[in-house]
Amino acid sequence: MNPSHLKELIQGIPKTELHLHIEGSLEADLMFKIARRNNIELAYKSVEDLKKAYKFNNLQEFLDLYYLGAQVLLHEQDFFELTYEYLKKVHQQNVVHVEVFFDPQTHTERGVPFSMVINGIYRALKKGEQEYGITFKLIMSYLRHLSEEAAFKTLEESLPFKEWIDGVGLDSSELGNPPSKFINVFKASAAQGYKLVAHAGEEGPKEYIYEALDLLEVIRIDHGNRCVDDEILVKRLVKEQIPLTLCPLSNLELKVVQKLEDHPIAKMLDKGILATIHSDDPAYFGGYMNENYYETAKALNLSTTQLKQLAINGFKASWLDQEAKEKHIEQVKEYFETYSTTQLR
Ligand code: HPA
Ligand SMILES: [Zn+2]
Repeated sequence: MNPSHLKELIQGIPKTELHLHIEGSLEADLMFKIARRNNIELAYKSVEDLKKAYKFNNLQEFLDLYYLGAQVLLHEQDFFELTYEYLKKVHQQNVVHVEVFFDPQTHTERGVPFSMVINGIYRALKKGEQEYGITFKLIMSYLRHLSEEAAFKTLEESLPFKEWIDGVGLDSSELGNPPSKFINVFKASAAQGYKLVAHAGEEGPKEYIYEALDLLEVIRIDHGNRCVDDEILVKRLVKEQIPLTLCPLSNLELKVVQKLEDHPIAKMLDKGILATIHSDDPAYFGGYMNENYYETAKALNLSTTQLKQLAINGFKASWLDQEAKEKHIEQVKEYFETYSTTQLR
């Protein structure tokens, strides 16, 4: 398929984003705008200067810049704008449902109250739902480079906002911070009714995926690339239909894969894994949902059947209720049917 046809096809697919760190959607120009408003001096002179630093050899190099960027966020309005700008963008890409991560500790550690962070994010999500019809879930992520005790404190702080939070996740520096470090706080989070997910097998080994499943009892794995090292694990993921939320451009930028042609997602689909495509930190990795679909489709020469499967998997893997899932999946199928008949004309 030629590039403009492929782009048009991808644009029209109703999509869901399940792996998105809201702090990672902070575009450089918005970072500068908020920094100016908050009288914060950035270490970079201009947007261009900052963007030149967006070259990473690994996860940690990215995280250092990501945490630095997040320091401009001080007020409810900042979190509102960050989230609303993201929704505006993905609405243009025909994303109809989002499940958004936020990292409370990135802000509470700097003295920004939990309430301020979540009020801004939630208000924007509600506005996006009203204006664009984008439905949403909110996932609070614990920072794994910090202690389990610190995660417990965050869990406590979240409780007044329990109604707004659908799940908890685990992100930040993976190597040396295995899921086993957070067994107790994940148990306590589940007891509060939160759904559980964790980043595992991005840079860390396949053993971290086992730990996330067996010790934390997560229902979805974020990334999970390393499962391909273990046939038994692959079989289990297929049998239990545990979703993997993959982020190809993130993997490329953080050198999890050396080139997109090496990305395992096509093989995962072949094996029957419930693999999905997302953007992770789009402001830093050079692409939102459409760009992730497009670059992956191009590099791996994905068929329309595979693209359809990826879009369906996104809704299957989501936390929408059964009726909403079925409605969206039906729309994906109809879209591809219409597309193939127009192609035949
Ligand atoms: O890709 C990621 N991996 C781990 N932690 C993160 N926090 C934001 N993005 C990421
Ligand atoms: Zn992530």
